[in-house]
Amino acid sequence: MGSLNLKSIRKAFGTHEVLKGIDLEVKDGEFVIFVGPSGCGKSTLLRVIAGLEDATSGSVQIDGKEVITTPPAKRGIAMVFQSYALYPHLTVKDNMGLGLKQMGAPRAEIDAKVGKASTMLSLDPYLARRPAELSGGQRQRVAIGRAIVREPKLFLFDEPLSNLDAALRVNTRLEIARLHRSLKATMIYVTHDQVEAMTLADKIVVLNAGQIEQIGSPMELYNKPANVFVAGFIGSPQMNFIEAGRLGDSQAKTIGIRPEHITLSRNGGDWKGKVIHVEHLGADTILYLETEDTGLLTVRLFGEHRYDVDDVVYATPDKALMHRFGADDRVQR
Ligand SMILES: Nc1ncnc2c1ncn2[C@@H]1O[C@H](COP(=O)(O)OP(=O)(O)OP(=O)(O)O)[C@@H](O)[C@H]1O
Repeated sequence: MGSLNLKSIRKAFGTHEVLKGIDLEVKDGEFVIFVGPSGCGKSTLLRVIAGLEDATSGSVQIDGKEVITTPPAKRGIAMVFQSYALYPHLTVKDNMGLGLKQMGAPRAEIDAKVGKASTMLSLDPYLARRPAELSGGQRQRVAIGRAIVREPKLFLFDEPLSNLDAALRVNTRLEIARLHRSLKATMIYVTHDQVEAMTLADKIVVLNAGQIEQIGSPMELYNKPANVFVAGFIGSPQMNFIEAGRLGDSQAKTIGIRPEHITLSRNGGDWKGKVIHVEHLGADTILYLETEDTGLLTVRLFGEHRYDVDDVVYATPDKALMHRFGADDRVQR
C-alpha cells in the first residue's frame, strides 16, 4: 500500500512563502509527476513529503496515517536524487543493501532482495564495482535499485534523469516506466522536462509559484488546459496565444491554438502571412510565420515541407481545437 494525502501544505523560508496551501491525493500505485518552472516549489514539496523539510503548516498522510512529525527514515519512503547520493567506498551490492543492513535484516534476505533488484535493473555484472567505476546511467540505476530493495510505500524521485545525456535519458525513462508497471508502486517524481512528465505520469500536477494550477492526466492537460499558464506550459512547441480582439472575439481575452492544429496552404486560408523561419526536425517541420491577424505564429507540420523563408502562406486553425481564455486567464468552455 502507498497512498498519500496532502492537506493545506504551507512552507515558508523566512518571509518567503514557497508553498501556499497544497492539497493533493495520490492513490496507491499511481505515478504522479510535479512539473513547473524553476523555483515554483517542486523539490520543496517533495522534501516535505519525505520529511527532509518541515512544513510550516498542513498535513501529510501516508496510508491514512499522519506522518508530519515522523522522521524521514520511519515514513516508509525511498528517495532517488539527481546526484545519486551513493557511498563511494562501498560496492554496488553494498550500496544497494545498506538500507536493509542498517535495519538489521538478515544477510540472506539482503542478498535475495539485492539480487532481484539488480537483475531487474541489469546491474548483475557490476555488483562488485564501486560507483567511480560506473557510468552516470549505471550509477542512477544503482540509486534506483537501492530504493527498490527497501520496498518503500512511496518512491520519491527528484529530477533523477537530469544528469544523463539525451539518449540515456530516454532509456532510463523507459526503465522507470517498466519498473512502475512491474512493482505497481506509488511513485512521485519531480521534473522540469515536460516530455518526461507526459510520457511517465498517470497524473501530472502543474505547480506555479507555490500553488497547484491544475491536476490531470497528460492528455487532459494537453486537451483541456484550465488556464493560460497550463496551456503554455504543456506542449512543445508552445501553444500560440492570440489577442482575442484581433480575431473579432469580444467575449474572450486570449485565443490559444496549438502549432499542430494549424494547416498551411499557398493558395488561401484564414490568416495570410509570411514565413520568417523554418526548422526541419525530420519527422516534423516547425514554421514561424508573421501574419497580420495574429502576429507571430508557430505551425507544426508532420513530415517534410518545402516552405522557405519569405514565402507567402495562409494558415488555417482547426476551430474545434481552439481554446478561449477570459480576462482572468481561465478557460471559457
Ligand atoms: N533551504 C532554503 N532556504 C531558503 N530558500 C529556499 C530553500 N530551499 C528552497 N528555497 C527557495 O524556495 C523556492 C522553491 O525552491 P524549489 O527548489 O522547491 O524549486 P523547484 O521548483 O524545485 O525549482 P528547480 O526546478 O529550479 O529545481 C526557491 O525560490 C528557492 O530559492
